[in-house]
This record gives sequence, structure tokens and C-alpha cells, in this order.
Amino acid sequence: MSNPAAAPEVAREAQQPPAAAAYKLAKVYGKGETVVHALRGVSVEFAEGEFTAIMGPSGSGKSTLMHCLAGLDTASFGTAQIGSTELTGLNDKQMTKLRRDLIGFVFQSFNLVPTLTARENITLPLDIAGKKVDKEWMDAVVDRLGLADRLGHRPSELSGGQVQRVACARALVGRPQIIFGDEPTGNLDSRSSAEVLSILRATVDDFKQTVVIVTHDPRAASYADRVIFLADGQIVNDQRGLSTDDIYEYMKHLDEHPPAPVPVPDEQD
Ligand SMILES: Nc1ncnc2c1ncn2[C@@H]1O[C@H](COP(=O)(O)OP(=O)(O)OP(=O)(O)O)[C@@H](O)[C@H]1O
Repeated sequence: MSNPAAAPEVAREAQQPPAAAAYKLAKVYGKGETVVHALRGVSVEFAEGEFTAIMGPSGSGKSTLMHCLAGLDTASFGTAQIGSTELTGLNDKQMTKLRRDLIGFVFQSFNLVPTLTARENITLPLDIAGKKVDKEWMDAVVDRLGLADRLGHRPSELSGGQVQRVACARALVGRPQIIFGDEPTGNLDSRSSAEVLSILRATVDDFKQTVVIVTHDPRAASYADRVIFLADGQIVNDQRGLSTDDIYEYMKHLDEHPPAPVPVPDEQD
């Protein structure tokens, strides 16, 4: 549902349209006594060619924000955009095409197809879209993620970390305009985590792709150019160039001093 009052209010970060944006995005679950305001009117733009990490305490709305931005969930109020396309205006078919053409996903819940090999899973989105696989890039991604000798294996023959790296390769291989990751290193050991994060970093630095991840891990967030902190469905801090220690300290501060909830847009109107 689109809210006509949801005019963009955030300052444009760059001359070109943002790779993704939310304007006064609100998400309400349930009603009456069980109502949950998962997002309380969040406005944020993600500039092209930037790596952003979204952090915040459990239940602060990180996944909800990412799912609304990626067209996997719909907002109760406000708008979400990919490039200049407003997602609320799209039908199912248009949404599927937009997700397929422009977005790469590294979500833990996005399972691989069990009957396909790792290689087939990685190229599946391109095969479906009828696009050619860039072999050089595919080899680089697969090498970097340590999957070269696992390409013929099916998901059941891979470890959890390898499955997650295959999902990461699948998201990267088509060089989508924007990559969303929900805890992309959640199940990985520190070495595999570093590989996944450094390849995400490289897609931003070398190919000017846009990456947005949700993470609980300050070390993972420190790979990002920008860290957005959510608490109780609102953005409470938005900074660039933070170190692991800075992020850790701010998360501690958030736990100790949770901000007061802001009124949600439907209450304001
Ligand atoms: N389908 C749903 N029905 C009801 N409430 C929901 C639903 N999905 C999420 N919520 C609630 O919305 C709030 C935000 O959830 P969300 O998953 O976005 O938080 P999160 O910051 O990603 O949390 P975590 O770090 O624990 O994954 C939480 O209070 C959650 O319980």
C-alpha cells in the first residue's frame, strides 16, 4: 500500500538516482494489543557503488527493511525503490523480473536447488534470464570463494559454509545492480567470512556495484563504507568510515541506552 504523503525527505546523496531507497517506510504487524511496529517511517537512500551494513539489536527491523527494499515484503505505508522504480506499483510478474534482472540475494534462507550441482545453482539465475555466463568472472568468483573443486557437487554433498558460499557466488555471478545480504556470513567460519566479505568489497571497488547487508557482526560491518544503525524500527545513526571497535562501542551504547520510539506515520497523519 502506498502512502501519498510519503514524499522524499532525505537529502540526495549523489546526482544520479540512488540504487535503492525507502521513503517514510513503515511496517506494521498485527493490530490492537499485539501490534508490532517493525519499521516506523524509515527514509534512507543507498548510493550506487557503495557498501552499506545495517546493524541494530535483535527485533529492530533490519530484516524487514531489507526485505521491503528487495521486494520480498510489502510496506504498510511509504515507498521502497530500486533505482527509479517504485516497488509498490509493480505487479507480481514485474516484481519477479526486476528481482531477476537487477538484484542479487545472499540470504541464509534462500536455499539452493537440491537436484542441481553447485555450478548449475550458480548459473541458474542467468540461465533462467537467458543471459550468457561471463566465464572469466565466474572462475574468479568461484576461485575466490574456494569452490573450484566443489562445482560438480550437489548441495547435500556440501558443508553449510560451502552451501552459503555457493549462494554468494550465485548472487555475484550475474553482476546485478544491487546485492542484498541478510547475515551473509552468519554460518561461516572466520576465514570463509573474510572471503565472502572481501569479494563483496571487491564488487563495490572494482565494479561499482551496490551492496547492502544486514549483520550482527561488527567485523563484517567494518568492511562497509557506511553503517546504518536501527533501533525499534527507526534509524538512530548513519555513519561512514567506522572501525570494528567504533561499531562495537556504538552497539553497546544502543543496548544500554535504547532510544525512545518515534510516532509511526499513521499516528502522525
Ligand atoms: N511476520 C511477522 N509477524 C509479526 N511480527 C513480525 C513478523 N516478522 C517480524 N516481526 C516483528 O517485527 C520486528 C522486526 O523484525 P525483524 O526480523 O525485521 O528484526 P531484525 O532486526 O532483523 O531482528 P534479528 O536481528 O533478530 O533478525 C520484531 O519485533 C519481530 O518480532
